[in-house]
Amino acid sequence: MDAKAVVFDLDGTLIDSLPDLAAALNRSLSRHDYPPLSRSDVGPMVGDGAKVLLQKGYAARGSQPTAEDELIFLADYEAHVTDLTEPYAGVPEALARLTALGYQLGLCTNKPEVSARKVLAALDLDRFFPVVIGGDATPYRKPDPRHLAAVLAAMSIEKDQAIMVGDHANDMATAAGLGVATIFVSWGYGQANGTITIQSPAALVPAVQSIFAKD
Ligand SMILES: O=C(O)COP(=O)(O)O
Ligand SMILES: [Mg+2]
Repeated sequence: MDAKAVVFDLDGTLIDSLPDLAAALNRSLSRHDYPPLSRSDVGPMVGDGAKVLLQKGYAARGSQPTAEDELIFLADYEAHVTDLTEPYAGVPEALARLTALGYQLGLCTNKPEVSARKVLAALDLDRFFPVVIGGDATPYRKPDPRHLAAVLAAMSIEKDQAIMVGDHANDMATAAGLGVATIFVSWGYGQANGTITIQSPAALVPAVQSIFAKD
């Protein structure tokens, strides 16, 4: 068979990183004596990368971060990226199954790439992903289709042989811009519709197989 690829989003799709993102954001806000935000406040702010998260968090407190806040936040989050973060139950098994079936896996995340690689390694997920492109690694990030195009180019995969899996409208938009099929996962932080929507990681492998069966 032609090489086929499944490209994943990270935050809210493979890993539940919201506890560490919210904790780092609250540590930053506390430097200015702003009250903390709850995880349910922070969830909808995740999806456009760490800098936008910081801006949205400060905006919720009627403020905006300085350049120094940004530097401290990025370094602090990177240092604590796996304190509370875990893969969603069933995700490692689904990735192992997709790999065993011969699919190539890639990662297209708006998370800063150093933090993304660090969390993947700490959670033993890096073995599945030879290609990882973070939101600060190219001039483009999701929803710009060129972010996903860069991942597919690095994998030598044609766009009609790929599926994008994500939890956010940005993931669906980056794929739609290239005409790539999508799987929307409902357990993350965003709301959108994909070619297929799934409710649990156990549904991932059958969803991938059903999309590729239509070729
Ligand atoms: O960190 C973010 O804001 C989003 O990261 P994601 O693209 O992996 O969901
Ligand atoms: Mg996400």
